[in-house]
Amino acid sequence: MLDSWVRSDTTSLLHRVTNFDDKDKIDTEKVAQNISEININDGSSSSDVNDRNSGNGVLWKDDVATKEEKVGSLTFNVIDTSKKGGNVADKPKTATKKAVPRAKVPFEIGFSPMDWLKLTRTHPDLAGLRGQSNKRLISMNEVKEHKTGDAMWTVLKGRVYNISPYMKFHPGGEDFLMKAVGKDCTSLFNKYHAWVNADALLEKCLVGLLDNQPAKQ
Ligand code: HEM
Repeated sequence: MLDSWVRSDTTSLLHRVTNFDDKDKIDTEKVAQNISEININDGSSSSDVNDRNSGNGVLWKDDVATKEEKVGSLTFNVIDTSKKGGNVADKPKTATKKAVPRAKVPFEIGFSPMDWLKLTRTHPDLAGLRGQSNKRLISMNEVKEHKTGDAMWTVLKGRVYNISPYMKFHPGGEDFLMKAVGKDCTSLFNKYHAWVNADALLEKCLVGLLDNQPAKQ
């Protein structure tokens, strides 16, 4: 009894497995047929292969060989980037801006930013105040009178500085800094390096504050 039950159950199980296999087989065929009809489209036009060589839609266009490959029923284009340079990372020719060469000049020995820092800490009177207050209001006319020797003044953001001691330390060179002498250099300063902290760099060169009041008659 038990033996016949086991046999009949095994037969039914086998039957189900066979049926499952058959069904599965049919599905596989269907799927394979469906896949063969799938066209992989990457968004380019129908002249896709030619377009790649003409550069449309790709970042790099020269020296790229495209080959159509088939795997089963799928077709796709293989881009061979190994022709020139070899490294894919070298390939893309994007419209990056060419870096503008910086106009920094080499420092003379003894005129590095470090040397400037030392000088500002040790020199007793870089501004040339000779005991005067550096909170004094200074007119633009007085600034214009200080253009030579060890008293070359400039106005930067409302403050009057003696930039004579800084001349040889200026990373942009003396010629550029000379353009600031005797005038308000704020816009020039911002044009070249708005990020520079002149307040700190020239702290010891402060002569006074620009008097914005119109001159008295
Ligand atoms: C008056 C106070 C000024 C101070 C304290 C000052 C300070 C500096 C500093 C610290 C740098 C180096 C910047 C960096 O490495 O990023 C620099 C570079 C330079 N400065 Fe000045 N500067 C002054 C005025 C000017 C003026 C008025 C001009 C132009 C007329 C100028 C033109 C330049 C140039 C062309 C460079 C090189 C730019 C570069 O690194 O690409 N500077 N300056």
